[in-house]
Amino acid sequence: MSENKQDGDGGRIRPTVVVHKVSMRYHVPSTEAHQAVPGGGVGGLARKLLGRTPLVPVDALKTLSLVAQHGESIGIVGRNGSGKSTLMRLISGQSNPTRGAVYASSIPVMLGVNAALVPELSGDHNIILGCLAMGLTRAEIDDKFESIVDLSGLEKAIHLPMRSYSSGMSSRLRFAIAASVDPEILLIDEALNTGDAQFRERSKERMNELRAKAGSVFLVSHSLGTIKEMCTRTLWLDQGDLVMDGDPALVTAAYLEYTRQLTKGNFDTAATLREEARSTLVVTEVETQGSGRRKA
Ligand SMILES: Nc1ncnc2c1ncn2[C@@H]1O[C@H](COP(=O)(O)OP(=O)(O)OP(=O)(O)O)[C@@H](O)[C@H]1O
Repeated sequence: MSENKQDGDGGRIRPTVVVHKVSMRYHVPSTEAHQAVPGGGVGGLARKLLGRTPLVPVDALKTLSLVAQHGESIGIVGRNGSGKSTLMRLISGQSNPTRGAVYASSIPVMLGVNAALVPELSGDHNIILGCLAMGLTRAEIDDKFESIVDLSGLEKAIHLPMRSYSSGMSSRLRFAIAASVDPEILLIDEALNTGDAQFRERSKERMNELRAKAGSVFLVSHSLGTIKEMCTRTLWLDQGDLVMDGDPALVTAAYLEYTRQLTKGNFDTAATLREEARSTLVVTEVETQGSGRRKA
C-alpha cells in the first residue's frame, strides 16, 4: 500500500484527490455454484430458495491509498480486470467503495459525456448538448465553442451526424467537450487511445494546460506510449493491488517486463518482478486537518 504524506502546513503539498484505504468488492452471479460465498447469509439463502444463481465476491480493488497533487498527470496501467476503471469510478464518485473513502478538492469530471451525446445529432449540436449536460451556460458555450471544435480537430466533420464518426473521431469530440470545462480534476478512461498522432499532440497540449492551471489528470490507457508521453506519474494495478507508483518510464518498463514474462509462461519470474515492484511502494502517512484531526 502506498500512502503519501499530506502536510497541510507550509503549502508544500497541495492534494486534489486523497484515496484513503479504499477497497471495492462486487458480488456477481456465478454459474460455478461451488465458488459461492459459503452460507451466503440471508440473501444467499433467499437466492437459493428462489432458484437464482449464487453470488460470488470479486475483489476489484484491495486496500489502496494514494494522494494526487496539483499539477500531476497520473497514468494508470494494468492488465484487463486489474481494477483501473473501478478506481476511476471511485474517484469520480460514480461508485462508492466497499471500505474507505475518497476525498477530492473539487468535483472530478470523468471524460464520458457519452451518455449525453446523441448519435443522430451533428458534432456541433452535440458540443452544445454535452456542454449543457456539464453545467455550462449558453454564454459560456458560445465562448468556448471555437476552441472545442479546434481541439477536436474534426473540422468539416463537425457538421455531420456523430453516428457517421469513427471511434477515434468520437473520442476526440468527447475529449474536447470534457476538457472544455477546465475541471480541476479530469479523469480519462481509454478515450485517447483511438486518436491519431496529431490528436495526441493536441490533447497532450490541452492536458499540459489543465495541469498548468494546477489541476490533476488521471489517465487509464493500455498504450504505454501514451502513458509515457502524457503522464508525470504512473500507477500499476494488478488483480486489485497497487503494485507500483512512480516515474512513468520506470513503471511502464517494469509492467511491460512483467507481462512479457507472463506471456512466455515464466510465472515465477513474473511473480518475483511483481514482488520487487511492490517493495518499492513507499508507505507514509495521511493526515487530514479540520475538526477532529484524523490520522491514517
Ligand atoms: N459492475 C461490476 N460488477 C461486478 N464486477 C465488476 C464490475 N465492474 C468491474 N467488475 C470486476 O472488477 C474487476 C476489475 O474490473 P475493472 O473494470 O476495474 O478492470 P480494468 O482494469 O479497468 O479492466 P480493463 O483493462 O479490461 O478495462 C474485474 O474482475 C471485473 O470483472
